[in-house]
Amino acid sequence: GSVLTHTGACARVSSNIYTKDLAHRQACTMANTIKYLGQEEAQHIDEELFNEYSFSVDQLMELAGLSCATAVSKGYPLQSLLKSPPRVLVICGPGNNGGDGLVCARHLKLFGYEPSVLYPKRPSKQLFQNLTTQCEKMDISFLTEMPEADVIDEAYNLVVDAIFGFSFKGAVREPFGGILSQLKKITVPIASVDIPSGWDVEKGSPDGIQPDMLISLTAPKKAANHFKGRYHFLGGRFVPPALELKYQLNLPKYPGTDCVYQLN
Ligand SMILES: NC(=O)C1=CN([C@@H]2O[C@H](COP(=O)(O)OP(=O)(O)OC[C@H]3O[C@@H](n4cnc5c(N)ncnc54)[C@H](OP(=O)(O)O)[C@@H]3O)[C@@H](O)[C@H]2O)[C@@H](O)CC1
Ligand SMILES: [K+]
Repeated sequence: GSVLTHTGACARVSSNIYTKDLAHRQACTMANTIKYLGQEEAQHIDEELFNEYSFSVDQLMELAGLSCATAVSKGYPLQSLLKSPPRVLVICGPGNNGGDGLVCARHLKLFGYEPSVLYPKRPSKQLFQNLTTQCEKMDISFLTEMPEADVIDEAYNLVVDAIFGFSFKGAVREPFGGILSQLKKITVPIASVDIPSGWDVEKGSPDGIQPDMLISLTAPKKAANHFKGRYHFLGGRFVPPALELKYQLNLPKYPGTDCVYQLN
């Protein structure tokens, strides 16, 4: 699929099993274009969800991580994987994007995948300790170091990139520089949570990793305009209508009870 640009950014709401051309044309009228968020706007919405709408981080992270695991299972169904056992490498960063990754790993395990987690920089907050314990108690293994690219290609079916989200800024600091350079060399697909890690949140990064799947949470960030992979999903079906209206997010209607929406 592709991303069309009208006066503003517009995700092509088509090539989805639920929509046809007519729906696409309707969705691409200005009234229905999904907003692509700048970095500050994404952070404002995040703060508002917690401070004004009284959600806890745990709640939204659970729904975000579940969305990611669901999108992975739609793009890379168990029966389609070339390597058995169905191993998936989940790489988690030091912020909430990494927390989404831990939740995603737990749900992937429940869905029948065999996730392993690399979590090199662990914050001391109770939330992240709890998410780590939950994974350990579900027999999800934690790697002690980043495997080389050829080892990843040999052992894993795909990599979930939960390293950095919308708060990423500046030059990448270690150990993540080394991790991202291995990810640039792998041939198995990368599924990026919210933003392809290392990309400028608004401008993207032509020399960065090139994920095959992007799961945009709440609403896509401007960097998603530069996404060239096969699958773009929207997840995080937790936005109250009043908040959606205030920020004019123009989110598509999620099908039925699904927690993800395929944008292209
Ligand atoms: N409301 C929502 O939409 C929801 C959002 N959610 C999720 O939260 C994500 C945003 O999380 P976030 O704000 O915690 O920050 P995130 O992007 O994970 O990374 C920050 C960390 O990275 C680090 N770091 C930064 N720059 C760096 C660099 N150059 N090089 C190296 N390190 C660098 C920085 O570390 P430090 O500055 O401490 O060294 C900090 O610890 C969002 O994308 C979505 O996935 C959901 O969970 C729930 C609902
Ligand atoms: K990411």
